[in-house]
Amino acid sequence: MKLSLFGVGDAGTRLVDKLLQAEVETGRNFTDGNVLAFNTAAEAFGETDTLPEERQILIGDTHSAVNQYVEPDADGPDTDTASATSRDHSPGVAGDPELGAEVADDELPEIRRALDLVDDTEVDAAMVVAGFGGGTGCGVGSVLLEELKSIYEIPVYVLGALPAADESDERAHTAARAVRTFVPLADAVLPVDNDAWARSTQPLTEQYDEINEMVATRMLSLFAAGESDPATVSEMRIDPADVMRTLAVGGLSSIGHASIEVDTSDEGLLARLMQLLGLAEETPDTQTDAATIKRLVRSALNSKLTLPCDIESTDRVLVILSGPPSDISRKGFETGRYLLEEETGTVEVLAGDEPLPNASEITATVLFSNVTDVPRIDELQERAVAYQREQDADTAVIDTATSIEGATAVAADASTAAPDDESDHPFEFHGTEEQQENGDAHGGDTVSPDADASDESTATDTPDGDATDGSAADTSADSDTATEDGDATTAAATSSDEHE
Ligand SMILES: Nc1nc2c(ncn2[C@@H]2O[C@H](COP(=O)(O)OP(=O)(O)OP(=O)(O)O)[C@@H](O)[C@H]2O)c(=O)[nH]1
Repeated sequence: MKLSLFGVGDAGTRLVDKLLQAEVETGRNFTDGNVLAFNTAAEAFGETDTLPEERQILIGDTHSAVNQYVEPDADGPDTDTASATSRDHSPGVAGDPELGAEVADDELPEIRRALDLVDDTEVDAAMVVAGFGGGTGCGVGSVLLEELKSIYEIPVYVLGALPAADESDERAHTAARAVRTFVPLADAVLPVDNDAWARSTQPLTEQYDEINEMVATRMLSLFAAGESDPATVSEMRIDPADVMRTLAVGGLSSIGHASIEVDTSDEGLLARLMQLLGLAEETPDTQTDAATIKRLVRSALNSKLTLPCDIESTDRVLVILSGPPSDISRKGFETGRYLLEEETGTVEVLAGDEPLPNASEITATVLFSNVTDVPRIDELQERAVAYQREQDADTAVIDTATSIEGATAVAADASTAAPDDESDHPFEFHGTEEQQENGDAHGGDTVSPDADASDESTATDTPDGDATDGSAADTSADSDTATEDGDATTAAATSSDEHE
């Protein structure tokens, strides 16, 4: 399928650049150059290899609160005025998603002009790519996502990196809020768990390239699959509609991936050629072939997922087998599919192949859509809750010190904060009117109606509005308000309170 890509922030810029590189290296094209990257600091643009310069859009450079960090002069004192601010030497919005959203709001005309460079009539879907813990990724990303959703009829997905466990609580808090904001707005969210992919022996920043490459491989296997040479005949060829149908349930998705070498010896090639030409009957290897494909699909199931999760909690599954057509027998195909039905407990398993006649391996890529049992998201939310409590406590201490009725005033203000339904702040809790009426503010079916505690895993709010359920937006505002009312609209309003 054809996809337009919108990188946001440093992670988004690097990931989009890596995806473009992977297109060049593999000859598999799925963007047709429909890419853009937005950033509040120019640094990451300088690291790109493939992303064209005219597609790199710097925003916020005239905003007084945004640091455009200039490398200090080696011989003299640092005279960069921005670096004298309390916001450190960090460039751009320096981890502040409020500022990121503000900058994007202010620069919407510039963003819209840039969007004109992308031909949305030529693509099946759009994808925002960002680091969830980034001030730019989360803040600018949410405004951009909202904009794309309002102008496009095609699905808009989000792909993004979750911060690792050893990153700051602030990053975790921002990431939890990003999940909370992106899930109801996007048609599907595909997080990549940096923590699961990073080795503890090396700093995360030194592993970005490797992780991004892993992401690019999976993204291409999934989204570029239908774009291979149409001259190669395959009755099971993957259809873009299958990918979109799988993702249409919304929520969080995860990808598994595994490959095996195929027999490229002269004998093996000859046997395959004979089969292709119809000069050979089903070979005695056909059964082995089915068993091999089954093993391959099992390896993909057991592989490290982009977002580790319980695969039994998925709603829909898609498997794509890429490789030489003669090596992917129908029987093998069906065996793999049956295995997936068994292992995930869902009958919604779609399957297709990507014929690659010259490939030396067969690859199985499995997409698990709307997974709800995701320990990493639970963890992020717990950290976000703890961090928010700390922040709130600090604020209360300051207020008590500066005002006689300080603490009481804080509590009273917070508990009576009026929901602001009119605000269109991007951190608001959005959802379709229908979802709001149903008390389901999430895209797709990610909210369990029984509001069981285990539902926290999807970063979704529970309809009973329990403020202790760990959802990021609940932590960002007064819990009294959320508990009293508890519907999705109130959650939105309480979330936006924090940003005012
Ligand atoms: N996988 C991967 N993750 C990244 C990469 N760069 C950053 N991250 C992750 O994304 C998070 C956000 O970092 P940035 O992308 O630098 O932040 P930003 O969106 O540019 O926003 P600022 O906070 O303003 O710098 C980090 O905490 C990391 O977890 C990358 O190249 N690859």
